[in-house]
Amino acid sequence: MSQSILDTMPGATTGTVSITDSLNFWDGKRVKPREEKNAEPVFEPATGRVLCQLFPCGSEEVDEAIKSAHAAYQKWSKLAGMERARVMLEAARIIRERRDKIAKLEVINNGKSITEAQVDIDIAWQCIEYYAGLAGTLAGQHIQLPGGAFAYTRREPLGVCAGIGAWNYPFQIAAWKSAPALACGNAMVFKPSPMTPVTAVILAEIYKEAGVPDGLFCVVQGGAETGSLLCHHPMVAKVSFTGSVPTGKKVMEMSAKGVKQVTLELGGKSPLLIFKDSELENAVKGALMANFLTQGQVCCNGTRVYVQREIMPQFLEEVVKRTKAIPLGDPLLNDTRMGALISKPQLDKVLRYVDQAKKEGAKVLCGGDPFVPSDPKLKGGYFMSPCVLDNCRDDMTCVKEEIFGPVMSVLPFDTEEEVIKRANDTTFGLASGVFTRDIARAHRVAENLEAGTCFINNYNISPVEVPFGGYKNSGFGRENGQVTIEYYSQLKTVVVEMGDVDSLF
Ligand SMILES: NC(=O)c1ccc[n+]([C@@H]2O[C@H](COP(=O)([O-])OP(=O)(O)OC[C@H]3O[C@@H](n4cnc5c(N)ncnc54)[C@H](O)[C@@H]3O)[C@@H](O)[C@H]2O)c1
Ligand SMILES: C[N+](C)(C)CCCC=O
Repeated sequence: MSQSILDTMPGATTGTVSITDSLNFWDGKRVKPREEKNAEPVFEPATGRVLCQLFPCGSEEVDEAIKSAHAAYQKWSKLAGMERARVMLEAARIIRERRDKIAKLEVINNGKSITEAQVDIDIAWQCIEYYAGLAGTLAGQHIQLPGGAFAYTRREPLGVCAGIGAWNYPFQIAAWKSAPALACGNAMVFKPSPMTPVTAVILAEIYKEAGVPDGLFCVVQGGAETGSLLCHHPMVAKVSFTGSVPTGKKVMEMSAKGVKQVTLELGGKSPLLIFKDSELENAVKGALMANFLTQGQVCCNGTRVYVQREIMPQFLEEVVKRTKAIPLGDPLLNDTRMGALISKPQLDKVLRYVDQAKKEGAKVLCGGDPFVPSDPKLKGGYFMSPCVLDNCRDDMTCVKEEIFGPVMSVLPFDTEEEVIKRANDTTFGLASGVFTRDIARAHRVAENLEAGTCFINNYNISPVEVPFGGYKNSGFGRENGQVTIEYYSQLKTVVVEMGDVDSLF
C-alpha cells in the first residue's frame, strides 16, 4: 500500500528511498504488472540511484483499466454535481493534509526543490477544490420556441478520458487533468511519464479514499506504446496530453482516427520583454522566475529575454549576480532553490545546447557547466549550474529551440514594434511576458504577442482560476479556469413540441 510509502516520508532523506509497490491502479486498487518484462529503471535524479522498476502496461492491462473506468463512469456521471463536489472536496482535503509527504516523494522522483514541490502540491489540491466548486454549477439553457414549444440544453460528460502526462510536474499535471474531468462526470485513465511514475498513483489512492467509485481514476504505467494504446482505444472519448510538440502531433493523429477530442499542452520558447521603464529589481526577479523554476524544465518558461538596450548593462549585472547566488544541491533541503535535472540524457542535451550556443557566438556570463555537489551522496546526480547567455541573436539555436533546462538567452532590442515582431517570430505560442511601468504599452504588447498567456510585470504564476494553454504549435484546449469545463463536456440539445406536428408530408 502506498500509505506505507507516504508514511516513511517524514524520515526519508535523499538517497535512501526504494519503491517496490505496484504502480498501476484500477478497479480501486494497485494492480501488479501482468508480466514483469521490459522493465525500465526509474532514477532518483539527485543521486542517480535506481528508485524503482517500471513495467509498461500492455494492451490487456490498458483494456482492463479502461473497462474499470467505464464502469465507474456509469455511476459517477449519474450523480448530481453537488454530490461529486463533496467527494472531490474530501480528496482536496486529504491532499492538503498530506502535502509535505507527497511533496517529498515528488522531489525524490523528480529532482526539483522541496520548496517548489510543496507549491506544486498546493496548486494540485486547489485545482481539485476549484473544480469541485464548479461541479454544482454545471447547467444548460432553456430556450422558448413558438407555440409553447421549447428547447433546453444539457451539459453532459464525454465518458472515459485518457490523460497523458510529462515528467516536470507529475502530481500537478495529474490533478490539472483529472479535476475538471471528474467535475464534469467523466472517468479518467492517466498515464504518467515513465520517468516519474510514482505520485500519480498516490492521487488515485486519495480519490478512492475520498469516495469515488472504484475505477474512476486509474493509472497505467508505460511509455510511447502504452500511450498509443490509450489513444487508439475505442472506449476512450478524449485524450488530454501534456508533452513535447512532436509527440503531441502523434497523439492528435492517433486520436483523429477515432474522432476523439484532444487537448494538447505542448512545448514553448516564450519571450519576455523588459522595457527600460521597468522597475528593474522586479524585472530581474521576473526573469529568474521565467527561467529557473524546476531547473528550467518548464513548458511556459520565458527563455528569450529581450532587454531594451539602454538598461542592458544594469540588467545583466543584477541577473548574473542573482543567478550565481541560487543555492544548488540536495533538493530535499529547505534552503535549496535548484535541484537536479530529470535524467542524464536531459542533462547532456542541455549542456550540448550551451556548447552549441558558444560555437554560434553567445557569451556565457555564468553557469552552463555540470555541477558536482560536495555531499558524496549527490555525486551521481544530474546537476548543472544555471546559465545566462549574452550576445545572443535571433537566429541562434539556443534562441530558437526549446532547451528545457536552466539556460536564459538575453537579447537586446530598441523599439516596441521591433521586439514584438521578433518575439512572434516562432512556431511556438505558449506564454509571454512584459515588464514596463507604462500601462498602455503593457496592454498593447499583451494584445500583440501571439501566445496563450501574457504575464504583465510578473512571470510563471499560475492560479487555478486562470486558463492555461497555447497558441500555434504549443497546442490548443485549456487547463484550469472555468473554460476547461467546455473541454471535458459536451452539449446536448433537447427540443420539446407541446402541440401537433406540422408535417410537410
Ligand atoms: N504546455 C504544457 O502545459 C506543458 C507542461 C509540461 C511539459 N510540457 C512539454 O513537455 C515536454 C517535456 O516532457 P516529456 O519529455 O515528458 O514529453 P514527451 O512528449 O516525450 O512525453 C510526454 C508523454 O507522452 C508519452 N508518449 C511518448 N510517445 C508517445 C506516443 N507515441 N503516444 C502516446 N504517448 C506518448 C510519454 O510517455 C509521456 O507520458 C516539453 O516539450 C515541455 O514543454 C508542456
Ligand atoms: C506551474 N507553472 C510554473 C506555471 C508551470 C505549468 C506547467 C508547465 O510545465
